[in-house]
Amino acid sequence: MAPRSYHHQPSREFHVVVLGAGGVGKSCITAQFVHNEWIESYDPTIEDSYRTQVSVDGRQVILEILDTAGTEQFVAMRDLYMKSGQGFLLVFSITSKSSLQELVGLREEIIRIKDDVDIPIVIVGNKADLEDQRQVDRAKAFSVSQRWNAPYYETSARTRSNVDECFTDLCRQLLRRDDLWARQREHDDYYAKAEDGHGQGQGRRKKGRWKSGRRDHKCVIL
Ligand SMILES: Nc1nc2c(ncn2[C@@H]2O[C@H](COP(=O)(O)OP(=O)(O)OP(=O)(O)O)[C@@H](O)[C@H]2O)c(=O)[nH]1
Repeated sequence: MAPRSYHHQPSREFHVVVLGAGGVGKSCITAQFVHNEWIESYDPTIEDSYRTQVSVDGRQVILEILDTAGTEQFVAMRDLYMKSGQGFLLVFSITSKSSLQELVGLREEIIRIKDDVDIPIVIVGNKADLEDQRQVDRAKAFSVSQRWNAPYYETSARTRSNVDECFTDLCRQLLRRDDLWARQREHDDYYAKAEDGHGQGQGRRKKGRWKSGRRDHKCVIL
């Protein structure tokens, strides 16, 4: 007989949006993560979505990944992407200072649209295999990561380095947040029942919501 403590945890489903300037490697990172394939050619994206299942710390997670357009002509759709996203991969190329700069506006827009400063974000410095063309120091990227309280990964879609890690980190943030909300709901239900029932718990109800706490500052390189 299965032990009484055994609980089957259902899969969680999350919407993840990959954002960043044109040509930084958003499609290549996503294609490596979902299909294990490397794309050499550059074909600007309009919008591609992928669905994949991953296991994170023994929990099944279904990810709906939206690979967005970096080029100006398609940016009108960004508000819609941002509304639907629960977690964001903000990608720049280590070979382009301006691509890091572009993330500043994107992050501000996400926070404004989601009305949430703690929205799960991972900052990704891609093309780490092109070290000889590096324009963004690791220290600079890490200071941005600390300021935004979001982890930083240097990836190479070409070599597949750190590709799984940046998606896994985002999943962990999303799971942690989901767990906190579930506990908050249980907590609220418990006190609501106590108050409705026998008057128990009166005056004991806590007003504060669970805080997600600060994320670990993390900087992962090749
Ligand atoms: N050396 C190297 N090249 C890369 C890497 N990632 C992407 N590229 C190349 O950069 C070009 C652009 O990659 P995409 O993935 O299409 O870029 P994107 O960010 O999706 O571009 P948009 O669709 O215009 O937003 C392609 O020619 C890729 O082969 C990488 O990690 N290393």
